[in-house]
Amino acid sequence: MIEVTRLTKRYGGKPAVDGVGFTARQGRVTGFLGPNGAGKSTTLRLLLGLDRPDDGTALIGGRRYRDLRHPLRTVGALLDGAGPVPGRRGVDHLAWIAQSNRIPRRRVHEVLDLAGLSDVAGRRVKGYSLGMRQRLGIAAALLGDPEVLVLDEPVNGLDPDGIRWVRNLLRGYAASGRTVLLSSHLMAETAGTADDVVVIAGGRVAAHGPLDEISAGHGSLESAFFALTGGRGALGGW
Ligand SMILES: Nc1ncnc2c1ncn2[C@@H]1O[C@H](COP(=O)(O)OP(=O)(O)OP(=O)(O)O)[C@@H](O)[C@H]1O
Repeated sequence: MIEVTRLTKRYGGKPAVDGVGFTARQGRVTGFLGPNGAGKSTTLRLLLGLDRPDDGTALIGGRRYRDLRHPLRTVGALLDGAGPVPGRRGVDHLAWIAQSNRIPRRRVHEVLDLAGLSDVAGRRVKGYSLGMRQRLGIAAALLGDPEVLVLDEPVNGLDPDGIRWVRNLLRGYAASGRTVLLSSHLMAETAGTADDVVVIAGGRVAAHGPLDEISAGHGSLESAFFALTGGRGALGGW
């Protein structure tokens, strides 16, 4: 479970997230939505210990990321911009992460297989397509067979087959009682994958609840999103 409480982070005195609170529950996929600059990546970075909050807490299984004993075994993450070394082979990228987290080598081959990358595992990452890189990032997130998955725009660059793979993977993950937090700009895709939705705008939570409750009265998640965010982006950017 993920519990975010009154989370606040300021950059140069300006809040990027301002008292954000929500829960992502076990056995459910939680979609994390918001316009550009709304504070999604900042929230995820704070959750994953890549930045320190000015106020509030972001807990994974009741602990802050930096207090986790085996972080990769507890939470697997795919974040924008955290790419592999281009000259490294796909299999070596995963093997290096596995080794540094005491994850058995056989798990590398399991996740390569899961991600449909077994045939290209020996190729250097610089020769990978965008979709193959994305699959490698998701494979890395799965390495520790974690209780919690946190994915920032996981279907970015994936073809329809890849998108369906991610959807089924996340649904299966949640069905096994684990927790998935999924940030996305794609409303239809989120509506087809998520059980619960958190909408953030201007650094604050605009709505949080089951997908059908959020969409109720709007016809679609997309219409609900526009009604809730009203074109708001970064704080002050109405
Ligand atoms: N390191 C930083 N230094 C200064 N400002 C930052 C920093 N990181 C984020 N911000 C600002 O905080 C606000 C929220 O940004 P954030 O990247 O969290 O939004 P986002 O919802 O992930 O947007 P997008 O959908 O475009 O990825 C923006 O105004 C952004 O400019």
